[in-house]
Order: sequence, then structure tokens, then C-alpha cells
Amino acid sequence: MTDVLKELAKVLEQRKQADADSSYVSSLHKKGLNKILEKVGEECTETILAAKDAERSGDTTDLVYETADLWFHSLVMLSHLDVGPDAILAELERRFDLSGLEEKAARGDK
Ligand SMILES: N=c1c2ncn([C@@H]3O[C@H](COP(=O)(O)OP(=O)(O)OP(=O)(O)O)[C@@H](O)[C@H]3O)c2ncn1[C@@H]1O[C@H](COP(=O)(O)O)[C@@H](O)[C@H]1O
Repeated sequence: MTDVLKELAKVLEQRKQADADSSYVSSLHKKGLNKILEKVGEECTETILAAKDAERSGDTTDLVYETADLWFHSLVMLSHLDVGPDAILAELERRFDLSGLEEKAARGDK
């Protein structure tokens, strides 16, 4: 499941050196962090609107599309700051393990 994140992250890194005219990601890196954050904000809003629509209509097609845009632009933001998806996945894994331990502790398991 995470292979696509790893492969995409490699491409996003390569795009830091590439020609901004031929690549959307290079053009974002060249425009800088503020432009990338603007896109993350836009995609966040579009995802929220799509979620509300999905609740109303029961159709999640747009929600999936907008969430992909949000994840993608978040990866560009992380790449711009030299953070790879591995760091985020490791943090989620750590929290998942911790919550498992907390549940066990609450049950009194050893
Ligand atoms: N996954 C994506 C991806 N998802 C979304 N987008 C682009 O993100 C933009 C979404 O922004 P909007 O919906 O606001 O559309 P827009 O109005 O065209 O954007 P703006 O002009 O406002 O910036 C669109 O231009 C999409 O094409 C993506 N562009 C690239 N990728 C991946 O990134 C790789 C490198 O892309 P390039 O740098 O373009 O070669 C590609 O191989 C893909 O795998």
C-alpha cells in the first residue's frame, strides 16, 4: 500500500532539480513554500466540501479525488522541507503501537 508513496516521494525529490516549465511539481518547488501552503489550504477546503457533499449524496467519488489532491500537495510540502513520507508513516506506526499498549493497560493485560 505504501509503495506508491515511496515512489512518488522519489519523483518529488527529483523535481527539485527539474525544469519548472515541464513539471507541475518543479514549478511549485520554484515558487516556494508559501505557494505550496496555499495549495495545501485550497485542497483542504475542497476536501471538506467534498466530504459534506458525500454525506448528502452518498457518492464518495469527489471525496476520494480531493483527498488524493490533499495528500499529494502535503507530500510536496514535506518534500520541500526535506521530510519524506517515511517519517509520517513511522509516527503513525508509533501512535498505533502506543494506543495498543494503552488499551492493554486499561484492560489490565500484562
Ligand atoms: N499526483 C500528482 C498530482 N495530483 C494532482 N496534481 C496536480 O495538482 C493540481 C491541482 O490543483 P488544482 O485542482 O487547483 O488545479 P489547477 O487549477 O490546475 O492548479 P493551480 O494552477 O491553481 O496551481 C493540478 O494541476 C493537478 O494536475 C498532480 N500533479 C502531479 N502528480 C504526481 O507527481 C508526479 C510529478 O508530476 P510533474 O512534476 O507534473 O511531472 C506525477 O508523475 C504524478 O505522479
